[in-house]
Amino acid sequence: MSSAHASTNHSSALEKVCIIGSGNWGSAVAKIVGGNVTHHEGFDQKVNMWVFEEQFEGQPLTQIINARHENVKYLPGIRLPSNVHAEPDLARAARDASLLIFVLPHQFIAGACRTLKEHRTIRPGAKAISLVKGLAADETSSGSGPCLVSSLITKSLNGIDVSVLSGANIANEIAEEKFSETTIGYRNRRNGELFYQLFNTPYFQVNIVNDPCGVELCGALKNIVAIGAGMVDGLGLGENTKAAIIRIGLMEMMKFAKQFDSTVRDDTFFESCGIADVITTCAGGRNRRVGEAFVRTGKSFEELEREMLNGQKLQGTSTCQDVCDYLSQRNRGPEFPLFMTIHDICFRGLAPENITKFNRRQTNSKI
Ligand SMILES: NC(=O)C1=CN([C@@H]2O[C@H](COP(=O)(O)OP(=O)(O)OC[C@H]3O[C@@H](n4cnc5c(N)ncnc54)[C@H](O)[C@@H]3O)[C@@H](O)[C@H]2O)C=CC1
Ligand SMILES: O=C(CO)COP(=O)(O)O
Repeated sequence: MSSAHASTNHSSALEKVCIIGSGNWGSAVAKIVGGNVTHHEGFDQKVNMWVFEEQFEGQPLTQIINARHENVKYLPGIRLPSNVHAEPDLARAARDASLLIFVLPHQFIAGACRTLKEHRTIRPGAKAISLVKGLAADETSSGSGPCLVSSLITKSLNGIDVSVLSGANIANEIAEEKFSETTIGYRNRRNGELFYQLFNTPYFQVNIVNDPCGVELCGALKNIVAIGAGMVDGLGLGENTKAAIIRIGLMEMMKFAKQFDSTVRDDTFFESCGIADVITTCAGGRNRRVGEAFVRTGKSFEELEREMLNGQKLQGTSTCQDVCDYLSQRNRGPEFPLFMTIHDICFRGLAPENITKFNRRQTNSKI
């Protein structure tokens, strides 16, 4: 038995779900998953949700969630199913879990994996799915640079199989049961189908594809494009310019993804995780909003995140930094002029007006 998966008591044949994260998306997902475990056979009906504990109006957030069945800080106004239990101790939340849903800002994944590994409470043969849109730092290999969050989870938890879920999924809209689609990328088809059962609803339609790296990279990279779209809005350049940024951004996403992992497939970019997510995030996401405010106010991203997001986290700036460092180290920056321009506006003091002043032809090369 792998040490990471040693367990105290795992006699039940029922799949037991643990949601690792409870932010805006984590809470919306808790509503879906909490409902689906009661509609399908084979699942333990209690769903634990790990909450990074904090005080809200003088009370621990977990106590409020468990008493009111609402995440008053990160998803106010939405009732969570009463079978979702908020738990501040990660090792306890994951005790005997066979299905782990990772839905944390990417910077907190490594820490969560360390705790899970150290406490060894998950069930042998457990499976995971990552809903994280970002890249991780590759701490476990000899090389440096970004790696897929799913790879980090697999390496940290002794080879656990990790599927990914990503799509045009603004959390608040899904929590209000407005129709949307999403994409699950699987390595093991049976696991992909199991997660389909856990997530699919009439208002949240899942498509499963055998391109986990493509699905995951789409989710991470579109946040860079969304910051660029926000800059366009901040400059008041209009919809044609924004469409151009979306198109060029999608091309650079595709080129980067295929260079990063040669298994990535073109058709994945036509799934919800691809073009649809770029459109939705460039219209209504947090990265777009903060990108716009960056141009309008001249404040730093850290300041704007604190002022505008009430504890929610921006994923696009650090992903942009990681991706552009990776490209620069390999002398490939010139092939990605939009990504590099967004990077230089964010981190090098380049004037935002430069968002349209780059050599577009370079984007088209070597796709
Ligand atoms: N919000 C959305 O509409 C969507 C978000 N996503 C992705 O889902 C992932 C999670 O995002 P959200 O649920 O929106 O989170 P969020 O940005 O709303 O909230 C931040 C979360 O981080 C937690 N946190 C703060 N410090 C922490 C620490 N030191 N360790 C662990 N946790 C800590 C907070 O308690 C909070 O739950 C991200 O990768 C995001 O890109 C994906 C689809 C939609
Ligand atoms: O991923 C999202 C929608 O699919 C949300 O994007 P933001 O993190 O920019 O809000």
